[in-house]
Amino acid sequence: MTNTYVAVDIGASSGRLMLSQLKDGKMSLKEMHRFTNGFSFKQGHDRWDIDHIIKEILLGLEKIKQAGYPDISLGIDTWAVDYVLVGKDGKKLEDPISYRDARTNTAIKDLTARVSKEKIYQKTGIQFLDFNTLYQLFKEDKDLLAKTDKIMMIPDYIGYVLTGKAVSEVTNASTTQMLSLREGLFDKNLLKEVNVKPEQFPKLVDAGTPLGKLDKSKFSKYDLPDTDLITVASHDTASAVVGSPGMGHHWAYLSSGTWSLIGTELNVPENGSKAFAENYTNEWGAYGTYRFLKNIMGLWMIQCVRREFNNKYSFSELAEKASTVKPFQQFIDVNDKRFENPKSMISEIKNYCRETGQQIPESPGEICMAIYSNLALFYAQQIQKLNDILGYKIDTLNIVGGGSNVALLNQLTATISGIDVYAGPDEATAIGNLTVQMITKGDILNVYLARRIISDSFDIKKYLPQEEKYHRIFEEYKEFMQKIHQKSN
Ligand SMILES: Nc1ncnc2c1ncn2[C@@H]1O[C@H](COP(=O)(O)OP(=O)(O)O)[C@@H](O)[C@H]1O
Ligand SMILES: C[C@H](O)[C@H](O)[C@@H](O)C(=O)COP(=O)(O)O
Ligand SMILES: [Mg+2]
Repeated sequence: MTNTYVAVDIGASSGRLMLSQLKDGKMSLKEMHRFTNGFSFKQGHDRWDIDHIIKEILLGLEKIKQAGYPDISLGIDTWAVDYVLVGKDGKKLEDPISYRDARTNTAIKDLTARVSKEKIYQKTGIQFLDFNTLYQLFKEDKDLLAKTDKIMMIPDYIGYVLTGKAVSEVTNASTTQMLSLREGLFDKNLLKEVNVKPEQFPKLVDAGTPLGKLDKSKFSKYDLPDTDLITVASHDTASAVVGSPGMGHHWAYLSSGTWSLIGTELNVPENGSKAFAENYTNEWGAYGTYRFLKNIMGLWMIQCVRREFNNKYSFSELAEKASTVKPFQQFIDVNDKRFENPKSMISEIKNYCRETGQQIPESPGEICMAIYSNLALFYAQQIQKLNDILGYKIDTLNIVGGGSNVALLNQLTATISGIDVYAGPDEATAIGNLTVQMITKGDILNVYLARRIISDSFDIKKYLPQEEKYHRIFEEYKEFMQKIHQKSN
């Protein structure tokens, strides 16, 4: 009997349940349910509606049962760093706060006044993002923390609600910036800095660990399949990396969704001085690997612009409009903090161009081309930084996630970076989630064979570098950014 696998992949903008079966060396993929995700301002903070997310998952599972799949394997992956505080009665104390909430705006400065950045990076190898769990807990309500029995990362919490079993899966636990590279445990001194006791985190488990059965008696109003949960690479980006086809010799990935995560897969962490200076991270990957990567603002910027046009245009219409505009008309540091959660992304982009004496984009096409152009420039610069830090040349970039659907961005990236770009699968995160389940159940031997199956099973397009003339523009961009950063330091 063919095993049926379901991935629950919840990104910052959307959640989806994807069903797969393995037949004749090919992975099928069927979207069974999709829902929008997002945060809203409640009780003084930007918060996720975790009960809505769980309800949508149950609705999706009911659709799967009614579609004739009575018995499935299930894995859950979501965005990183955020957590749910669970009380002694086993129930959440409040809705989880989003990483884009303002509470951590000064947290790195405040905490690193007590523990140096160098020490934290030497211990953890994790990039400094002000919303890492370490800083969220540092700013957490002390009374709430005192009432907390367990601190569960988002996917672990969802698995706990469905099965009653609580774990801390390591790929997502590493994004807390509290896991020590040496011992592979939550670092006691960093926990102390944020008033957390070691036992407040559930036990650490590797990706691929069976979790338990969905307790259907808790959800009797739903007609659910018999469901065996497996703890997959529960940080969605870790699943995206597993689901990357890995085209090329020294290949890099770009998980392109709400965020763009660019990097490569290492077997040993790289937390030396160059990596520290460039704020690269060593998030843990599946199967003992490390995700040596950097967070880039990503298509969040496009999502904000689309919302500000009252969702009048689809994402593909916005990309279409952008393609009618000349590229590289402005140089914008897409990773400037001002773009992290602005009231108006369009105003912030225009103000940036005004303040730096550049042509101001006006139309939807001009604004989106300014974003796409500068994402491509930022990606290309990061490829060069990866080459410098790692000491070898990245020869291929695998773009996966929703952003791999943007042919314009794929081509701009290939042209500016000067390396081959393979684009797809767009649902690599779900595919990586499914892959870990299939390896755990013995349907696939290992991730290397899985990547061969993935490249055989899904549409992957190739983009070649073109138009040498843009190389001068890339040099001008790097000079421009150097001047801007010198001015701000
Ligand atoms: N057909 C398309 N044309 C243009 N952009 C697209 C298309 N499909 C997806 N995208 C882009 O991909 C993004 C969503 O990527 P996805 O990986 O689903 O995000 P997440 O997992 O963060 O929710 C959208 O915000 C949009 O910018
Ligand atoms: C805050 C984290 O860096 C963020 O969650 C990122 O790692 C991530 O998970 C991106 O996933 P999306 O699918 O939301 O882009
Ligand atoms: Mg995603």
